[in-house]
This record gives sequence, structure tokens and C-alpha cells, in this order.
Amino acid sequence: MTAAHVTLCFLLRNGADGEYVLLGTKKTGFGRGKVVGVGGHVELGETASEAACREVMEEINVVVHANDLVPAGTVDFVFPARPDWNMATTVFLTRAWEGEPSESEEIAPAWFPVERLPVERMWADAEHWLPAMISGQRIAVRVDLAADNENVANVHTVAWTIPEE
Ligand SMILES: Nc1[nH]c(=O)nc2c1ncn2[C@H]1C[C@H](O)[C@@H](COP(=O)(O)OP(=O)(O)OP(=O)(O)O)O1
Repeated sequence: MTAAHVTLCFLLRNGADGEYVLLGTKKTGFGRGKVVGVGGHVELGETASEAACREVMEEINVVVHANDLVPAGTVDFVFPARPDWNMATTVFLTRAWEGEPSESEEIAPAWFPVERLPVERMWADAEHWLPAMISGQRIAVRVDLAADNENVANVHTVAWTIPEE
């Protein structure tokens, strides 16, 4: 699969009534209007964790240190009808950051209870991999989108071995 390398970084915090994850409404570009994770393209010369730290700063204005990132696995998004949209995603979780998440030109962040993710406003595939990763499973996932580039045709999940960066 030819694919752009991207990252996603999910901030997690404990609330009085359970665990919360930071997602955001995408205001521009790919996935505009959907509730998505914070992240974006890995630039030339960057590691995935460097890109994750840069993206959280650019998109929600908080500082995350690379050594506070917890690798959660990978998701390959395969768009058979639009192969130029294929993405190979390295996913991180973190419970440590500096500053308060705030809105940028790209994303309007909000906290959601892990038990009640806004799946109807997310990519249809998200419920197949995000809860598992948040719960601490380290997995490698391949999502095949349907011909409409929205619905899920197939999801394949295997346990993940951490690669060296
Ligand atoms: N099927 C899918 N389900 C999902 O939950 N997230 C997806 C997805 N396909 C792509 N993504 C995510 C991965 C990646 O973090 C993001 C796309 O990257 P970007 O937000 O960086 O794209 P943009 O083109 O908006 O911005 P730039 O990279 O800044 O040009 O969408």
C-alpha cells in the first residue's frame, strides 16, 4: 500500500465519572466536519512521535513531550476508490501535557467520555479501533473503506509489536 505517513495523539484524563478523551471537530481539509483525533502528516525528517508533538501544539495549543507518548499501535486507512487518500497512521496516547487545549484554525477540541464516544459524528471506522486502543490494547489495524469512502468494508486487527523508531 502506498500511503502518506500520519499520526494521531489522544489525550486522556480521569474525570469524576470516568475516563475522558480529547477529540475535536475538524474545521478544514481532510475529514472536515467530522469529530477526529488530533494529528496530521509526518514531515520529512521527523519521527512519528516528533510529528505528534508538533501537531498537538499546532492544533490544540498544548505541549506534549515525546517521552510522555504511549505507543498504541497503527492504523492503515485504505481507500480503494481513492488510493491517493491512503494513510498509514501511528497512534499515541498521553496522560501528560502542559497547557489547556484550545481551538485552532484546524480543530475545535472537546472532551468526550470514553464510554460515550460521538461515533455518529466520527469516521465510521473509529469505533472499530479507537476504544480498543484507549483501553490499552496495542494493535495494528487495517481499515478498508467502502467505495463511498465513508462506510467500512473490512477491518482487520492483529496484536502489535512495537517497532524501533
Ligand atoms: N478513515 C479514517 N478514520 C479516522 O478516524 N481518521 C482518519 C481516517 N483517514 C484519515 N484519518 C486521519 C488521519 C490523519 O490524522 C488525518 C488527516 O491528516 P491531516 O489532518 O493532517 O490532513 P489535512 O489535509 O487536513 O492537513 P495537513 O496535513 O495539515 O495538510 O485524518
